[in-house]
Amino acid sequence: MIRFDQVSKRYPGGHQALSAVSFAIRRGEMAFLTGHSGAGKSTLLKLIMLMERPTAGQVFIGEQNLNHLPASQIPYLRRRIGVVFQNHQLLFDRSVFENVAVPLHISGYDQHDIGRRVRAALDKVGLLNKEKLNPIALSGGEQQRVGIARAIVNKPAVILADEPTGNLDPELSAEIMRLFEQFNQVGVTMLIASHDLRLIARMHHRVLTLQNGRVSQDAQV
Ligand SMILES: Nc1ncnc2c1ncn2[C@@H]1O[C@H](COP(=O)(O)OP(=O)(O)OP(=O)(O)O)[C@@H](O)[C@H]1O
Repeated sequence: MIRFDQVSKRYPGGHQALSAVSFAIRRGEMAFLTGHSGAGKSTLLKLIMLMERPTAGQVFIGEQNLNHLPASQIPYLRRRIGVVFQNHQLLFDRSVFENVAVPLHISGYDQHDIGRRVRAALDKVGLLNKEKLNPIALSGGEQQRVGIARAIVNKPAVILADEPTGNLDPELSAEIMRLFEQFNQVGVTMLIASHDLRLIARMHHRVLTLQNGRVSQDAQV
């Protein structure tokens, strides 16, 4: 589903963030990406989202070689990929409902479909009764679940998460991971960047470790 073939990324200014990275994640697999700060985790996720381009090598999503994807197709690719960030990037001048609806407005859904899909997503993360609130009125864990509802509202085939539990205590972090496992159990391919090694070890999934921009370990824990 996601395949890196000898991928390198050098940022303008000369920093080599990734060097000849190769791996493949099967459709429906759940994997973690870990490594020290600056190891290249965010860069790797940005290459999948086409927020960055590799300087060498090739990234595939399904059969699609992203090097050959025309710019006009990028919005369609992004619709197939849900992204969860550590700081969840919510809009604090809108309700929970409106925050989750943002990707659907962009995709051009009508009002009826938007209502149905937003409520289905909020139901999955256990926030159906909070749709009218402003996210500022929610706890950190609830805010993160709003971000997750927004990431799944388009029913993506792939979810990428970049330090999704970075600001949360261990109990809430475990809760978020259980949610990710539920999505994975219905077939969503999951790639989660985290440096919380204790949490990762408890999950018993595949772990890809980056060290200075290279895959130093690829193991099932
Ligand atoms: N836009 C950029 N321009 C120049 N250098 C960058 C850019 N983004 C990242 N880097 C550098 O590339 C390297 C990898 O960064 P990246 O953010 O991918 O690491 P990371 O593993 O996600 O780190 P962290 O856990 O601290 O977020 C770092 O040395 C970083 O300073």
